[in-house]
Amino acid sequence: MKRRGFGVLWVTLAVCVVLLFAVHSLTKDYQRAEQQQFSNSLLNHAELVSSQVMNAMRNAQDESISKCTAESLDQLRRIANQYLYVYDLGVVEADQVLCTANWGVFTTPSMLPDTYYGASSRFQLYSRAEGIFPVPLRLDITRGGSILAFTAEFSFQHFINQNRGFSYSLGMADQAHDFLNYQSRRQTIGWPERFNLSMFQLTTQSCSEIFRYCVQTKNNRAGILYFSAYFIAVIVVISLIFGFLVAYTIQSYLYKKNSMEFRLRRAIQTRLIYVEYQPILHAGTGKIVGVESLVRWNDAIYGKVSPEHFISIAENMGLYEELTFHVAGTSIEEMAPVLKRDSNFTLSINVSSFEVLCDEYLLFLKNKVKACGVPHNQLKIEITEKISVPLEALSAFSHKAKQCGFRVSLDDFGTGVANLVWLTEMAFDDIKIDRTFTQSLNDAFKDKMVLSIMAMVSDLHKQVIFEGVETQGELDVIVDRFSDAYVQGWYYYRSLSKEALFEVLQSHGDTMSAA
Ligand SMILES: Nc1nc2c(ncn2[C@@H]2O[C@@H]3COP(=O)(O)O[C@H]4[C@@H](O)[C@H](n5cnc6c(=O)[nH]c(N)nc65)O[C@@H]4COP(=O)(O)O[C@H]3[C@H]2O)c(=O)[nH]1
Repeated sequence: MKRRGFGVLWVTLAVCVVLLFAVHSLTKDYQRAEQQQFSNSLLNHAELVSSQVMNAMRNAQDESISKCTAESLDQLRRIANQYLYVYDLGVVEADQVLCTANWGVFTTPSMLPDTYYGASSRFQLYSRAEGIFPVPLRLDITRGGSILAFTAEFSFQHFINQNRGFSYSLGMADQAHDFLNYQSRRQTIGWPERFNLSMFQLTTQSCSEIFRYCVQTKNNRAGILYFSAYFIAVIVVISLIFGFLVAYTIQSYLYKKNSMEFRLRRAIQTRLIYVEYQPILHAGTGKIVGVESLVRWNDAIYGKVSPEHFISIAENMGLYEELTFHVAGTSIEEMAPVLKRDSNFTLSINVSSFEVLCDEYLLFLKNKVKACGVPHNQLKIEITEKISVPLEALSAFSHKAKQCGFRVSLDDFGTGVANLVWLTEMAFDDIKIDRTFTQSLNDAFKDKMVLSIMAMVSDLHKQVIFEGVETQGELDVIVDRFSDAYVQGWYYYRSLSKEALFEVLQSHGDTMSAA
């Protein structure tokens, strides 16, 4: 039980981890797609803004504007007006901004910042320059020769307004400067980065093919960390519950699979049930005169299971019908060569209440012996005295069996309750004395019982078989007193496989050279 609980725990944890990992991976995939999509749209937008700035500047350069005349300012206004993301156009000379389309000529020209970046070989970029205009504006400025273009302040505002769950930046490809840097408020936990836990980090980068800048997105709460602590706890609990259910189902399946019932069903359906044969001998001569077929099941887990045990399981599970037809059919098929060779040789098969009450059983035996070319009278049906079927039905069955030409044995004689009535009501050919009597032939009381049974039986001119002979002493008593009787028991043979039986028969020189 302890091991089972341990197994459930491990499977639960394993399934839980797999589920959490699946949720993590799916969320991360979703986030990656989202970041990539965002990154592409920001880059496209940046290229649009840059194109407008470049075009505005080219237009101004085409007009050869280099002075702050009223006509030049008019031209600049017209050009700037065409481009949404161009706030203003101006004229620069010796790094001094002389005038712009929006603000006219500056009485006190302001200086461009010292630092700029090379957007291309012909353009320089000043990032978030301030103090150019008489109002507090910080704008990106692109310079091409004597023309300046001011990028509109709102150009990227709608991206910033989106409040994404990840941080991003729009910066120079050589990472010298970021023009736009957004830090998400959700990126507050730093330990995935500190401990370099790449599974919780997600970065993307898209670079422009036209301009020298890239968009980078960065997420330190990738995957499952994206969710709130409360939601993560819910996911963990659900995963644990699901894991437990899976573990419990697997455990139940394995338990069921390993149960004797389940394994017996499979053994019957896959014909893992087989038959062995125990020789029956003439006590006086030691000649093998027949065999009793005994069903066998050797299971990988349960080992050799007693037929009495698994037969009752098969009966309870409704599998007995399949079992008994298989055993009887196999026994007749396997013993057919011996039976055909020696007309005095008999094959005994055991029946229980099912066969007695089953209308098709005798018909099945008839067809089988016929198909195998075996004479009917070489097949013996052993009816145990322990059977719980009304005497009328038993009697009818025994008579019907005899009418079919089969022989009938009264098995385990002496162990039941109705021996004397049996002897009068049943049609039978021989009696098998149960091994409890055989093994107590030296017991004065049981000895007397056997003697009276023998007296009765010899008057009825029936044969007697002593079951369960285990010792020389038991055999000696039988041979001494009942030399015409037959014996069966471990003193001679236990049940044998078909092959082992054929070898024994061959060594006895009885039959079977062909088998
Ligand atoms: N102690 C001892 N035992 C000996 C000796 N010689 C034989 N036996 C055992 O006694 C039983 C004889 O079969 P049974 O009385 O018909 O009793 C059989 C029979 O009632 C039933 N059985 C076996 N095979 C079948 C079958 O195919 N169909 C049906 N319906 N019942 C079967 O299971 C019972 C037990 O079968 P097994 O365990 O094979 O046990 C067999 C056999 O192995 C001996 O010297 N000493």
